[in-house]
Amino acid sequence: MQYAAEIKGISYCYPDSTKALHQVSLSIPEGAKVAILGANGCGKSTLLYHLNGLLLAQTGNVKIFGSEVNEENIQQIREKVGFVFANPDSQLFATSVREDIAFGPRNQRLNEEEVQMRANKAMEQVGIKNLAERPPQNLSLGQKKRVAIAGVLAMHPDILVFDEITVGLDPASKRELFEILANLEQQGKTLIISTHDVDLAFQWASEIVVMADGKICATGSGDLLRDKELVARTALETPQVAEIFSETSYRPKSVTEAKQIVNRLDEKASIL
Ligand SMILES: Nc1ncnc2c1ncn2[C@@H]1O[C@H](COP(=O)(O)OP(=O)(O)OP(=O)(O)O)[C@@H](O)[C@H]1O
Repeated sequence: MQYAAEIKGISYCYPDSTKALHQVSLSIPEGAKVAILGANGCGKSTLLYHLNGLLLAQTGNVKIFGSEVNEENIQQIREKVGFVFANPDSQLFATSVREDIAFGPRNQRLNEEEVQMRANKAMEQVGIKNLAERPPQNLSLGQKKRVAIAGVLAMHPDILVFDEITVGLDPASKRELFEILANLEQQGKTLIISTHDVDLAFQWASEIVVMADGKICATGSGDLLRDKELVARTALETPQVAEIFSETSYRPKSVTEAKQIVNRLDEKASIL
């Protein structure tokens, strides 16, 4: 089986000798929705940076659709793997929002008509057409984040990585972002996020990856987060939907499923 991303035995030590990753291996199937969870400093960003060559493996290797990431193919890898930084200031530099979003497709040497078409479509997707001529540096954090996401969407990557996906977004912007993700999912894209929001990860992800101290402690479905020992050991918390039903035999995956269970119980109680 060819994976969208295959990480084998990578370790990473920063120049100041901080050991951030120890022998990490992870295989991500095409079309998966992966959420990486773990305490501050456990290595989530460092791991994600390896997916598009922002960091190169010091030991082990990273393959994207079967191609090993190295200095020679970084450009091709970055066309396949779009990366949205936790802090959008890290990726916004042009004089206008439109120019910022156009930068990626222009770099792919697409003709100007296609570049503008992609920039317009991406701005429309994230609802920032009204900001097209503004300098990105002057925007609010949430607006900047949308510009950064539009810049990645305009490149048409197969894999999208969102580091600390919801940081700085208000509830409505979060919902809109996850609508965009649902649309990308339907297009068969592989989506990888890091987050501290266990509720979001529980409800959204097809695969959860739990990290601690530069290592992967567990991978699996959202049910992993019902494991109280794992949750306590990795400084996470049980998702609220799981916690509320933890003493029962019900296993709702989402608030919607939980509501359906409560409604059914309510109906039963009113009959009795
Ligand atoms: N540029 C750097 N130089 C030295 N050490 C670094 C650097 N960047 C990160 N680290 C260290 O590497 C380890 C992993 O950091 P990383 O940012 O990957 O964690 P994280 O899980 O993404 O954290 P958070 O949830 O706080 O964003 C930490 O100990 C951190 O201090």
